[in-house]
Amino acid sequence: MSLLQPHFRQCPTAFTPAFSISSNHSLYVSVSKCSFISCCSSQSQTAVVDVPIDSKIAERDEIRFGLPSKGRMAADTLDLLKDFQLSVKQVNPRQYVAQIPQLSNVEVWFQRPKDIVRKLLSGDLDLGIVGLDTVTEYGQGNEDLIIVHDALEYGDCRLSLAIPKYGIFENINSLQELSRMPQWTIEKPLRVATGFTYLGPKFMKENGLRHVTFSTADGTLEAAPAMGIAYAILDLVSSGTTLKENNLKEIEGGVVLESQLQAEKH
Ligand SMILES: Nc1ncnc2c1ncn2[C@@H]1O[C@H](COP(=O)(O)OP(=O)(O)OP(=O)(O)O)[C@@H](O)[C@H]1O
Ligand SMILES: O=P(O)(O)OC[C@H]1O[C@H](OP(=O)(O)OP(=O)(O)O)[C@H](O)[C@@H]1O
Repeated sequence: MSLLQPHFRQCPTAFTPAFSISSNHSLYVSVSKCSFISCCSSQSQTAVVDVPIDSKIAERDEIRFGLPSKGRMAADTLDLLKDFQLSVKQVNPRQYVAQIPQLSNVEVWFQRPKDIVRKLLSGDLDLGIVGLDTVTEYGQGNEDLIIVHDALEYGDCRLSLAIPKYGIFENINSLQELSRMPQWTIEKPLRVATGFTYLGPKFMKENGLRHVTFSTADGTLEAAPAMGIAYAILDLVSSGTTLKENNLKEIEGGVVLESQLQAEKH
């Protein structure tokens, strides 16, 4: 069985790239109307520019594929593509454009994960690989973003609500128990620190938590409860070590999204 079956076809209105990879991993990429993201796993208000993009795509012959330029996923993403005989040829690490010799009409652009999503939305990229957390936060439910498949088997993590193990939270172990605490009122809401300023409020609303406010930071969110900035945090958890070291715990019903979650839309 061939590991890789690249095929790119042109439709009258726009490029419709598709390729599929099969083996133990499976990555299937297809782009119809607009943009595609593939997720490995699972941040901040963002002005996502959502403009009609079919015309922009039609102006280009090449297919632009966005890959993480740095961070946790960067090296693993290149390794994954290598496993499928797709070697990404980058002249030097400070040049953000690269080629995949096996796919002559694909142009690779290295970008920060959140910028990959923004550029898919604006039509400046056609395909991308980012974490599900990033596409869900920055995609904000935009229907033109097509999420195709999990099974990339790396970047495992979950977006999860966590509270202190101590004090008023000592006996609180579920979202339901948290929501029923009499402490949360309009005057004194549950304060949550998160980088996920789209998903955070959405999740709380969907789960009936009414008196909640959010504060945001770029990192080290686990420090917020001990610093008195927030009661709870909503952040990515992988091994759980950072929560543990900061005396925090996850609670039942507090997972917003998980690695390997499948989302597909045609
Ligand atoms: N322990 C973890 N913490 C954060 N992200 C993780 C973790 N494990 C896996 N991931 C995945 O790796 C992706 C990239 O993480 P990384 O911190 O490199 O992202 P980033 O988008 O460059 O973040 P930032 O721009 O805030 O530095 C995340 O979006 C997530 O899907
Ligand atoms: O469950 P763990 O394996 O401990 O991983 C989770 C931690 O890793 C990430 O932080 P990162 O290392 O990116 O640092 P930051 O907090 O400064 O963003 C994430 O925001 C958590 O804090």
